[in-house]
Amino acid sequence: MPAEQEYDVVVVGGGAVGENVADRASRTGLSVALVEHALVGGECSYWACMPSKVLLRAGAVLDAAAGVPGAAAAVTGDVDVQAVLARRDEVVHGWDDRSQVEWVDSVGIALLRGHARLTGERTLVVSGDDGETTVRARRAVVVATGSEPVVPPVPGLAEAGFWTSREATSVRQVPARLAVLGGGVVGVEMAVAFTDLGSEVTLVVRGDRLLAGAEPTAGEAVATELRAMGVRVLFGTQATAVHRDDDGVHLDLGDAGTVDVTEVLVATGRRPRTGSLGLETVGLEPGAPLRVDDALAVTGVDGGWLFAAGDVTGRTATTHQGKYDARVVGDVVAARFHPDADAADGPVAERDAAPWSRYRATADLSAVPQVVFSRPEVAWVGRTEEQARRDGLDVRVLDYDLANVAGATVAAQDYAGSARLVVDDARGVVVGATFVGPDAAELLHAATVAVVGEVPLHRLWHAVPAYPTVSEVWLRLLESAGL
Ligand SMILES: Cc1cc2nc3c(=O)[nH]c(=O)nc-3n(C[C@H](O)[C@H](O)[C@H](O)COP(=O)(O)OP(=O)(O)OC[C@H]3O[C@@H](n4cnc5c(N)ncnc54)[C@H](O)[C@@H]3O)c2cc1C
Ligand SMILES: NC(=O)c1ccc[n+]([C@@H]2O[C@H](COP(=O)([O-])OP(=O)(O)OC[C@H]3O[C@@H](n4cnc5c(N)ncnc54)[C@H](O)[C@@H]3O)[C@@H](O)[C@H]2O)c1
Repeated sequence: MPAEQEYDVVVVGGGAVGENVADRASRTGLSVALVEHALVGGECSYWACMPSKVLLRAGAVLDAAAGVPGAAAAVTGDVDVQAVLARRDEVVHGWDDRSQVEWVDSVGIALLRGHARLTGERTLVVSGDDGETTVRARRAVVVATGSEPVVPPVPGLAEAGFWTSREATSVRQVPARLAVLGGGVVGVEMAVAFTDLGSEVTLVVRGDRLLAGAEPTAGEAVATELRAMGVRVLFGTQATAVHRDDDGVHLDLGDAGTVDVTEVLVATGRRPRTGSLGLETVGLEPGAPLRVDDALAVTGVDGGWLFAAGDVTGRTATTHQGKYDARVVGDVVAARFHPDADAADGPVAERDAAPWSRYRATADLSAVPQVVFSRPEVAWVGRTEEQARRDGLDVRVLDYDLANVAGATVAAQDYAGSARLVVDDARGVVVGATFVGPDAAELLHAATVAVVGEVPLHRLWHAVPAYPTVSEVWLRLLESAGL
């Protein structure tokens, strides 16, 4: 690499979010560099979404078949572990990013391999195998460096050695016994996956429920199913000490006694990856999230040149929502800084300001969808009842047992699941929805459309769900609202 380079826009971090920012910004002809110090594609492609979902898929399919008379008898064995791991290897391309790099090259984005750190306004140093390069951004820098696991300071844990989600999703040797610390999304998904793969799993949960961001009933349904699968779920419990010897890892759980396992997975949350980014050179705090406004501009920095998107902001924590923010920031950067932008489309500043314009990530505020690929699957969007009330909304909750719709009868013999709508009574619109049950994820997008569109219930009444599908629950929910 030449010792100095200059681009219109420099994107730091080539995960799903950084790739989308770079793509969007470069489409209008701005020159864009993407800096990545590991694999282009980031966490989601190689150690998070994709491998974790592959590890979960075989067990989910077997479970679905087991619920259908006529198919159940054909399920004569357990998950084929080696075949699952081989499929995982295929999906992560053997942790080789060649195909993603080919795409970056094909759309004309310059890929700079190395670790980027800011050294001042619009200036970075990229340290790679070839040495250090100074990279200047004529217009904007967008940070999309993702997040890293938080490891609790449990005495002995560091010395004993532990897994994070990276070791779990890249597993080669399935442990006979696995302890999972944390009852959030990673903890729950990995408890299911490793049980399917043959581990004896103990889930250690500090609080009194699973999936604390979801409706409480969703966490309860998952806890019940996990226990039915054989997972030991311990609430109100924390590891107080850990040590490893020749027999494995031993966790002291205080009043809950001890647990002896082969490996321990730490799934106690993530924090924005901003520790070694040179943030202090632009007046920001290293290690803290990069706080942004709705146009994804970093607050606390003058000059309007620094943007951020994805996990690094603490504003989004999923790939889909991070990519949404990436599309917004890519469009904002292209609109603000493209030489022809003002002439072609009128004053950019005016276009920017409206909520729900393509230059504002308004959905982050009240319409974020989340799916947990556990058993049962849990999917929600917008506010839970508790969040809505905390926000001062006068809400009504509509609940329906999914087992009572005709589609559920067809789907499985003992179909179990639930649906909840949180309705803002003052406006007559849905502000939140939660579905729990087989393939709940596929019910979610209709709810997301209703929440984003603020579609009044009396109008939703005219959106007729097909018979016999599980989505007929929409009809039942609206009937229970008095329509
Ligand atoms: C186990 C697990 C499962 C998940 N499953 C799902 C799921 O099913 N669906 C979903 O939507 N979300 C899921 N998520 C969340 C999802 O993985 C993240 O939200 C997403 O990866 C965030 O993307 P990002 O681009 O912001 O960050 P990352 O994917 O972390 O990308 C950041 C990139 O920046 C690079 N980088 C960092 N610092 C520098 C630097 N200074 N210089 C150069 N490069 C740098 C990193 O190497 C990395 O490639 C899961 C997370 C985990 C942990
Ligand atoms: N399907 C998906 O979309 C998906 C899947 C996996 C992860 N993710 C994302 O990745 C992020 C990280 O997931 P996660 O499960 O690690 O975080 P999380 O925030 O969902 O859950 C962490 C859990 O650990 C607990 N905890 C925190 N500190 C603890 C301690 N010291 N001791 C014991 N328990 C402690 C918390 O109370 C919480 O229940 C999430 O934001 C999630 O949205 C998404």
